[in-house]
Amino acid sequence: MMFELILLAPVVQVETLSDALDALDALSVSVEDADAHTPAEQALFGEPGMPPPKAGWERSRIVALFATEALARDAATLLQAQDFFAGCHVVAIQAVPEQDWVRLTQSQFTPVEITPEFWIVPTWHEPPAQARQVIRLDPGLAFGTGTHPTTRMCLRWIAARGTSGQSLGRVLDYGCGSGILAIGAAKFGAVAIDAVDIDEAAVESTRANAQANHVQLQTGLPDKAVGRYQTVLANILATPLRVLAPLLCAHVQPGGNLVLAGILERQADELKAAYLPYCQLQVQDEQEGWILMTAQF
Ligand SMILES: C[S@@+](CC[C@H](N)C(=O)[O-])C[C@H]1O[C@@H](n2cnc3c(N)ncnc32)[C@H](O)[C@@H]1O
Repeated sequence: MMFELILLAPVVQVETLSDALDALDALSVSVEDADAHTPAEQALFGEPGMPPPKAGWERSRIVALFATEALARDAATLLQAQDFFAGCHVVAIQAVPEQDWVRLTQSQFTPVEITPEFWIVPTWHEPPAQARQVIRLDPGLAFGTGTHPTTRMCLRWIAARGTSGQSLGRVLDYGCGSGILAIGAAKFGAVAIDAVDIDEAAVESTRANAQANHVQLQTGLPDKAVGRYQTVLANILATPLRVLAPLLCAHVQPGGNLVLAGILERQADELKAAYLPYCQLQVQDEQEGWILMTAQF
């Protein structure tokens, strides 16, 4: 049985308290917004390229995990005697029931249905009986486990194209993350696939996932994208997609398709306008407030 010490602290004290808890043998320290799920909740992240709305929460809840109750109590007593603890409070010291953490984490990632025949399946699960196409993928550092609606819509587009007898041809996956779209394209008959990302970790992850799925991809940084492609897929976000408009459109061959995701419903018009010099984007799909936009060249 482990014990957690729960503290409330103003944002200016969080770093000092976290360092002190580390020094007092806390096994882990996590910090969350004490006002989460209330009207006072604050977002900490902005869109990429935009500054975050705030550097920290007004009131933070700090949870430190200790191996024994005595260690948790000693840490609380020591902290309460420090000057920097002014304005902070000990909320509770409580037992944490034993968990099988690996099993708990794994149970949160179950197979994801893209279509009744096409599934994303973690390696610790058997594929569902009706699955005809399967991507094996475990959660990792790079974005793209199939659980996000933007990824699912792109995969659904790929599957629809692949099963309708229309060739995906040469494919570019721009902003490949885990490589899930590129791997999906390979499963649905794409002939030559380039998967690129500005993040080296994503490139590495794509390489490993392609190997695990026995598919051939060329992967690398964005300068690996060369020439024109029948299919260009980019699931990024509206702001970078606007900036990338000329570059992405220059990679689509005549008669080819551009498929964009990472766009919110209310951003449809600004994306249409940004791409108008090159093509006519249409809303092709919608899931949970996100849209998929496509254009034929
Ligand atoms: C939302 S993830 C999508 C991952 C995957 N393609 C999917 O559909 O799940 C966006 C990826 O785009 C990459 N990215 C962001 N800006 C980029 C840019 N300007 N050029 C290339 N890649 C970019 C990020 O590093 C990230 O891996």
